[in-house]
Amino acid sequence: MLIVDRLSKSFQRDGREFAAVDGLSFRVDTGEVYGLLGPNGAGKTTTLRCILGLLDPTSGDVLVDGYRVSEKPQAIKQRIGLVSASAGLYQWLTPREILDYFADVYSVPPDVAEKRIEELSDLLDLKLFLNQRSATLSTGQKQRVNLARALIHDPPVVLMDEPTLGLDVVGSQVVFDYVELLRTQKRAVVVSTHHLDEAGRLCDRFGLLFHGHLRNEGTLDELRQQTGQPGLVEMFVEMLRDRRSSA
Ligand SMILES: Nc1ncnc2c1ncn2[C@@H]1O[C@H](COP(=O)(O)OP(=O)(O)OP(=O)(O)O)[C@@H](O)[C@H]1O
Repeated sequence: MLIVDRLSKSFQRDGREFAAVDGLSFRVDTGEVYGLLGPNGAGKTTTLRCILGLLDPTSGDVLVDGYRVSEKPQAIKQRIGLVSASAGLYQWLTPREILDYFADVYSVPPDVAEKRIEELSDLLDLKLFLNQRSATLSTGQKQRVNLARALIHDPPVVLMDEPTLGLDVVGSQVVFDYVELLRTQKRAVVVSTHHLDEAGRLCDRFGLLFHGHLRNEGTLDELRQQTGQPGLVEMFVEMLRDRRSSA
């Protein structure tokens, strides 16, 4: 389970401090897929970086399975898998070598790693190119290796940042099936994306992030009741209209 507890992160801008994330709280239970959605600059990436322990929060904390990022950042890293559109592969390594390498980084014992690579290769259809240099793989094949890599240490929490960026319909479907798998495996999943239709399909609950805090949170039905808008697109249009009128 993931808990983001009154998280704030400030940066300096034009000699003044401004809060990119401002008292943000949400929780994602096991087997739940949570959509962290918001317009450009809302604070999504900053939030994900704080969860991963790559940025120190100005205040607040992140808890994964009871471990606090402020106290046990390494324990948190061990318990989170990251799928990012921008994650590259080591071009000169094969998918098997990459998976072996990350298993080692996460201290997965070699025999367990071997078994997991077999399982993940079956699940994500990697077998045909497992021993081929990554430079020769298609975008969809690379993404499948990235999806496998995120699970090599069997993390209870998975963060997905624009997971279908640049993928075709077939590649995107692989990601959708993967999220379904994560749900049945009872992992807590956070999806951050600009593709609202995709988010609507994938996520059980949503947090609409605006100026670093949640403007609305809930299931799609709850959001409809809160905002009076029929869909996520309309909710976003309304948020952006407010941003323009407050600018
Ligand atoms: N290291 C930094 N130094 C200063 N400002 C930063 C830094 N990182 C992010 N920001 C600012 O914080 C705000 C939130 O940025 P963030 O990247 O978290 O938003 P986002 O919701 O991920 O946006 P996008 O959808 O465009 O990726 C923005 O105004 C951004 O310019």
